[in-house]
Amino acid sequence: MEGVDHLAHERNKSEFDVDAMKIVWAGSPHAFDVSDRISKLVASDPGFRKDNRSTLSRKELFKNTLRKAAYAWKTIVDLRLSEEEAAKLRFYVDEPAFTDLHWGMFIPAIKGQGTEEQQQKWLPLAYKMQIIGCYAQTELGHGSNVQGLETTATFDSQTDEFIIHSPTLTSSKWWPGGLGKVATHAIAYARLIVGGREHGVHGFIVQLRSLEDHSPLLGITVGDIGMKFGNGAYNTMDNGVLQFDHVLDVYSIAFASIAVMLWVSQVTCEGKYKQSDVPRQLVYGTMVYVRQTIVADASCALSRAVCIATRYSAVRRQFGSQNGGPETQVIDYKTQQSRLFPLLASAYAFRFIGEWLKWLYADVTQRLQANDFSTLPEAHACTAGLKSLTTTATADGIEECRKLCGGHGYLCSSGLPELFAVYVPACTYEGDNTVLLLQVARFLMKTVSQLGSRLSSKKPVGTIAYMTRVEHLMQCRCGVQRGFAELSADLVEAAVAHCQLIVVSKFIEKLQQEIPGKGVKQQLEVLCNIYALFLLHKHQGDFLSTGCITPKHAALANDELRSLYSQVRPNAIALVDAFNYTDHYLGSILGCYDGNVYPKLYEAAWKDPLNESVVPDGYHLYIRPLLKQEIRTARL
Ligand SMILES: CCCCCCCC/C=C\C/C=C/C(=O)SCCNC(=O)CCNC(=O)[C@H](O)C(C)(C)COP(=O)(O)OP(=O)(O)OC[C@H]1O[C@@H](n2cnc3c(N)ncnc32)[C@H](O)[C@@H]1OP(=O)(O)O
Ligand SMILES: Cc1cc2nc3c(=O)[nH]c(=O)nc-3n(C[C@H](O)[C@H](O)[C@H](O)COP(=O)(O)OP(=O)(O)OC[C@H]3O[C@@H](n4cnc5c(N)ncnc54)[C@H](O)[C@@H]3O)c2cc1C
Repeated sequence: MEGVDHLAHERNKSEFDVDAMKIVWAGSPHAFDVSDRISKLVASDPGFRKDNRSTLSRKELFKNTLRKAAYAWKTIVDLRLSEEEAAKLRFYVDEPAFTDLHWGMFIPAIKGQGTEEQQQKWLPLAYKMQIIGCYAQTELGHGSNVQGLETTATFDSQTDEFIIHSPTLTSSKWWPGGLGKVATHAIAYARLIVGGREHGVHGFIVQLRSLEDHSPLLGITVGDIGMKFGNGAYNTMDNGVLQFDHVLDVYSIAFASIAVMLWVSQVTCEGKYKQSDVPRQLVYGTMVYVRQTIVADASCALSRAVCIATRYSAVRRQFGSQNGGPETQVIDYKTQQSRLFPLLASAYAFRFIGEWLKWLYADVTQRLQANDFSTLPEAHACTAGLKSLTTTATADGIEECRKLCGGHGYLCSSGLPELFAVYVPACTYEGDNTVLLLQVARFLMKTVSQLGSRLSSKKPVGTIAYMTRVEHLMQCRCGVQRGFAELSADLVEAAVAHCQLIVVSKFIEKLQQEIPGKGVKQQLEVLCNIYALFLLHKHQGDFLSTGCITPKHAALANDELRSLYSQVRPNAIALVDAFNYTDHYLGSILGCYDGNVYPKLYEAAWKDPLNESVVPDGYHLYIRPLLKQEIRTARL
């Protein structure tokens, strides 16, 4: 029945202040207020409906995305939303679109790497969306290997021009979001050539399309790369292909001292290349920025899937009826708990590691401005490793949540297939997860060689086992006289262990803070212990081989996990309510707040276009002749 809360009995079991936990999840009372207000604004506006995406063709889907993006921008302008509120609105509109790259990469790249004069010229235009930008780094032939990019930017001091060119098919830019049909400008990464000498990969602001009629400029060939994984999903995004045919990059010439897209290097009007004494890797700064945002995004995506699977697990009953009584809620099965509750704990763990990484990034950015590069290696290793760890765990976790919902999890109306299809490229974009773990492994090798065996003593006591595991895994590999390449698969495992150590230790540090609200800290302690003990159980071979735990410890840890699952059980619904997601944002009948699943599933089925007629289109052409033929055969 509509209006009845079918999960009220679950909510009444809660042993903590859910409203206080909502503040913890949001990060602060202010953040909660903005999220709550904007999510409800989006949910209540039919202009942002998204329940029809799976029935649209690619062109209809894309045009609808353009409509929504324009509608979102009009809403932002009409309501005079702040930058924070506008970002939240785009988040709750929940549709991959060119605006992600405009706001999420193009603007940050100019802010992070542009010179003062470039920022003064481009940021006002970008903030008003009078230009639309994309981040064009990856090429058909190279994505992971940035130093292998082939696009060239040749400075001709005779004519005072930069010529951007795609010398080969494989140098075609390929994948950049927003590039295919919308972006008017790109930050294009190219090999800088001055006076016949090459100076590595740098970023250039290049105009792609006319601001009058949107036609591609002379020398620019641009289009979409085609359908991607899933039906709706990321096909709302125009990931593009771009070729330069000796394009004059007029904008680099607009400035007295011709500045490539970086404050770390300059080409003067006399055609002299000036590399300042900063690490060349600062050219990768935008990727580092986005990787840290992706960690926070992982907690959002995983918490959405866990919210759906937890609410449905409380609604779904299967087997176990005693004397005609109700069947057992599947959330009460120990196997369901052992699959679901570690994911619930991971969602909270990733939330807090995302908060810490945001602090780390802000700190390293501040240091860079003072030419202090001391923490840059650790910031790179942390953003790379945690992006890899959290996106892999989240992609796997969303799929596990689909399976936790049985057959109905496979329906589009569950929200889980779309969530999975949109999320999984996060394991690839902003750096293939294995390639990024290799960077962490390289950092660990260097650290071990500099510090000896102890990687760091700066960890809370509760993580001694985790720290010993990393050191052991590194010693087993570093001690062996074989090259990095030969040991890379093993070193990647050590890199994962190192990142798990960071997540556990930051969760423990979070619990050492003042956390208001009845029972809130206690619930977080349970989730922290579940996260730590679940990983210890999953990787117990590593922990046993270090000798820092015995088989008896491993058995005790498993017993403790079961006890912890029992402690979470009465609070599970309240813990996912604390995410404060609207039904609109969740986009899931299985995860609807009131738990009134079956009537909604049944109603939704009849809305499918296939049910517009009781006799399907094609019956008379194909089925009837078949049936008639069978009947004739049957008479023989
Ligand atoms: C509104 C919010 C929305 C936000 C947007 C959401 C996401 C939108 C969805 C999709 C967008 C997707 C965009 C993209 O995918 S952009 C393209 C991403 N591409 C990559 O990530 C490429 C990955 N490859 C690399 O980063 C590099 O090629 C590399 C690091 C793998 C290798 O680089 P290379 O120059 O060859 O360096 P070395 O390995 O030789 O290392 C040299 C040295 O430099 C250090 N180092 C490497 N990278 C960095 C860095 N980023 N920062 C600092 N230091 C770095 C490395 O550690 C070595 O140090 P050393 O050992 O001391 O010498
Ligand atoms: C949805 C989506 C959106 C994207 N958006 C953008 C964008 O806006 N702008 C942009 O510039 N790019 C974008 N990209 C491209 C993305 O950044 C690259 O695909 C990503 O960096 C991976 O690079 P690759 O495709 O070359 O993978 P590859 O490196 O070719 O990976 C293939 C395999 O090789 C392995 N491998 C590669 N190198 C090594 C090594 N040294 N050691 C061991 N194994 C290795 C990888 O682990 C992987 O298993 C996007 C991609 C996707 C899927």
